[in-house]
Amino acid sequence: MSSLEEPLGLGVGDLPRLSVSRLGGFSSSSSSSPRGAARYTGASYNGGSPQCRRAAADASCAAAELRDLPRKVMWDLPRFVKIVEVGPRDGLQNEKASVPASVKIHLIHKLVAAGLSAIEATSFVSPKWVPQLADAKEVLRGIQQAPGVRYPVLTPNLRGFEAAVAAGAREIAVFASASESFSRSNINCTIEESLARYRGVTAAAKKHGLSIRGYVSCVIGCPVEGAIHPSKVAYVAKELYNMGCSEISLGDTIGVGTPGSVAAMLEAVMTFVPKDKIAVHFHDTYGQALANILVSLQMGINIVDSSVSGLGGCPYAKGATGNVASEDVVYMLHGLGIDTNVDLNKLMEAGDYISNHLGRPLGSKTATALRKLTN
Ligand SMILES: CC(C)(COP(=O)([O-])OP(=O)([O-])OC[C@H]1O[C@@H](n2cnc3c(N)ncnc32)[C@H](O)[C@@H]1OP(=O)([O-])[O-])[C@@H](O)C(=O)NCCC(=O)NCCSC(=O)C[C@@](C)(O)CC(=O)[O-]
Repeated sequence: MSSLEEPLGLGVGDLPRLSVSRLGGFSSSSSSSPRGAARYTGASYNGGSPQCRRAAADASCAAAELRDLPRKVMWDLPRFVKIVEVGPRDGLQNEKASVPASVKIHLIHKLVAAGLSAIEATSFVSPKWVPQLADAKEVLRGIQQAPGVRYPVLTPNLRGFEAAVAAGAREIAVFASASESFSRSNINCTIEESLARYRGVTAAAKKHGLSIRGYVSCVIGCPVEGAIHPSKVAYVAKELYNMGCSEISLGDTIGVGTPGSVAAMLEAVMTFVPKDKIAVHFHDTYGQALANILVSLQMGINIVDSSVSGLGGCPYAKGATGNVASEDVVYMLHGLGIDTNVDLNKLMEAGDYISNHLGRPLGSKTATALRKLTN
């Protein structure tokens, strides 16, 4: 029995599902329901399938209906969401103190043990630009790569690509920006120059049979230029997709997006990139990340980037806070009845490990709340 089971008499895996039973109560009193409830009972939730209505007394059928309820309320949520854990790279690239390679490797192993199947391990960038990841080769070589797990690494140019391949990379990521100013401050070139450079990198990756992830940063706003028009994001996403990136991650680098601006941006990108190839990557600067993820799921996205214990921030995006915490994302997804294959308890252990090492409080609200129940 997990120690988390004691306070509420529930297993940690059951805790998010509390929200489902609350929704069940909500659905049983439709006359007093708020307007949203009338909408789902009338339009999309029709009181259950004929089989289930006939077997109203059948408790297991009722339980299945309840499990499916969040998906019906929220319109077509996916059944499974793949989480791309970016803590070891995006999370640690901005740390003031350098984190030893052995700690990074141990963190990655813990994240794999928690069930994550895609973990961004490090970056083969210039150590002058990001000294915190100067140990990229040591980290990638030190990981015991588990079967079925992806370990993408960032490569800004052919030099980084060659170093990554030599260290055993099987997946690389190229990173462009939708903002001209951010492109210059992050990778010291224009957007077009970066795309030309990445055409060379992606061609080389294809020759080696490597998978390629593409990032677009500043998809909502830029620290210098302010709001970024969705058409600019769509253009860069289209170029990356056309050069062979199998997944395009859309980064709200400074965390200014809201569900409204995110929906407009996604709609523009979806004109050129199939929705099952799009990942969303939110920083939580304004506390909007979970709401932004939810609207993305409603629009058909099923890949979400997040960072254990909310580590993160970009050294070239002043004021940007950490990525949305993986624990909070998993808690929300499980509460919606969406599978992730991630064990929340083990994920929190990885969060404890890195937070203890950094000497800072947990950056996940879920982990903070659940730890309070047991400590
Ligand atoms: C792109 C460059 C290299 C251009 O840097 P540069 O200064 O324009 O180019 P350079 O060719 O003159 O190189 C500068 C120095 O770095 C060396 N160098 C050059 N390339 C490499 C390499 N691959 N590996 C190791 N060393 C390298 C090169 O040899 C030289 O060393 P020197 O001759 O002066 O001794 C540089 O600007 C850079 O490394 N930038 C990376 C910045 C970065 O990693 N930022 C954070 C990641 S992006 C992000 O956080 C957003 C994202 C993806 O998370 C999404 C989101 O949150 O929204």
